[in-house]
Amino acid sequence: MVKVVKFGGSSLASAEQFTKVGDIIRSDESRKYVVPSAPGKRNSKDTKVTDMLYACYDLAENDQDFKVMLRKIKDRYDSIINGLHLKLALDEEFKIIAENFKAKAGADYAASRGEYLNGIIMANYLGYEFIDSATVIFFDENGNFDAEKTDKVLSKKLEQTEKAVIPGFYGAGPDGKVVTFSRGGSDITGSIVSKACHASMYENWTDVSGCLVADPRIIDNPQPIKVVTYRELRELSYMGASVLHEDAVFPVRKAGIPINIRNTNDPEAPGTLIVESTCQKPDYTITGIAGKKGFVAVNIDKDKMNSEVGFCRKALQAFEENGISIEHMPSGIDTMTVFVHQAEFEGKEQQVISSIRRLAHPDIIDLESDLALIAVVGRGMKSNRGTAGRIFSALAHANINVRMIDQGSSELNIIIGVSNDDFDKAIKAIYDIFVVTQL
Ligand SMILES: Nc1ncnc2c1ncn2[C@@H]1O[C@H](COP(=O)(O)OP(=O)(O)O)[C@@H](O)[C@H]1O
Ligand SMILES: N[C@@H](CC(=O)OP(=O)(O)O)C(=O)O
Repeated sequence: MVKVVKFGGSSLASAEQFTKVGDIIRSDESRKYVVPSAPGKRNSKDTKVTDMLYACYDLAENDQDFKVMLRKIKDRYDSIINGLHLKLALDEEFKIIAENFKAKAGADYAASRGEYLNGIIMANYLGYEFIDSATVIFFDENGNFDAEKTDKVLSKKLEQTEKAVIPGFYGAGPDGKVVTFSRGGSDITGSIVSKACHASMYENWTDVSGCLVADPRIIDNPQPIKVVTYRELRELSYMGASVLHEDAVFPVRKAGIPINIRNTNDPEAPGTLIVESTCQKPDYTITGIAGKKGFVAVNIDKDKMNSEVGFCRKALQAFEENGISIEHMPSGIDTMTVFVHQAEFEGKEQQVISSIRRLAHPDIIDLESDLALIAVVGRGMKSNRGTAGRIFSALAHANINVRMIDQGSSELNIIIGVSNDDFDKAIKAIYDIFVVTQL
């Protein structure tokens, strides 16, 4: 049996945290492949090493002195090495990094050094082999992850390596240059490694006891979700439950490998198990709540819209032509609404409106900004009558004006639009009714 264990930045922020991680790995022989992130925050005011590296490289790129900043980064690693009493020096590595910064090796290269160096420390601490991810994880010429090539090379390498540390977050392009995933991407590396070695489990260790019913920054001490399906989690992580990168599900899902989210600071807690399907009923009618702020609703009205063949296509073409991605699209009889990201839309709103007018000839176009979308997700919702009713009465009691409702045809989720200002209050009201009072 082989388990892949990924540890997030908060689990590796200091020597003390490394010690907890070492204990976890050594307590189970099957934890053979370890994917570390870069050191994260030691406290709420601290800075992640990845952010320090981006800032440091920014100085280098603008021909400013970056040595002081790089020294600070080295200090963070040295304090881990010294705290663990390792016989390891990173002076040579930092010399190479400084030279590459001077040669403007790129922001991806710079950011990747966070996990690269942490991987070297971790391998030394555990006595595992170190595998540089640039030699086993590949991106194509467009910067997209190359699953086929990676799986071939990585599987072969892991077959020959009994125990290894493979740093998260990066790989290499066809020219050998380092490429990173998007932020939080070490979760993806863990998933890729799990697939390549046919792991029996992908353990993702973080600083919370699993995927929680709601964001702990909004709800005090939310309940952990015991079992969640890949589909439910995909909805939750897409809508902002940031415990797992939204792209981390695909590689393991294809291979049928379950994910277990665990807490490094509470290793006995079972955490959350993420599976393809389960007959286990969720503890509550809903599995989870997640949401994001910053949307604009573009309301498009036209009399007899429904009988005009091709109207929606023409209206949507206006967004496509302007490179705007669409988030949701609830519709009525003579009206359709398109939800888009405010930050993406703001600079282009007048172009989009004139494109809609030119292509679809609507009667009225009207914009509503500063909206938030909240997803209430749960496989148990379709077998429970009155779920939507309970959500809306909870929101009405909390004096929240619901601006949009969109229930997916799978009945796996209900999306609700509220104003940005009501976002936290709405999540609290929904959490209360389903989890706290269970009315
Ligand atoms: N529904 C949720 N369940 C658990 N954590 C969540 C949820 N929504 C947001 N989070 C946040 O995700 C954080 C864990 O993700 P992340 O910071 O990427 O961890 P790591 O550094 O371990 O990869 C938690 O500390 C928590 O603040
Ligand atoms: N260190 C990278 C990648 C990552 O996955 O980190 P974490 O596991 O701490 O979210 C980042 O900060 O984006």
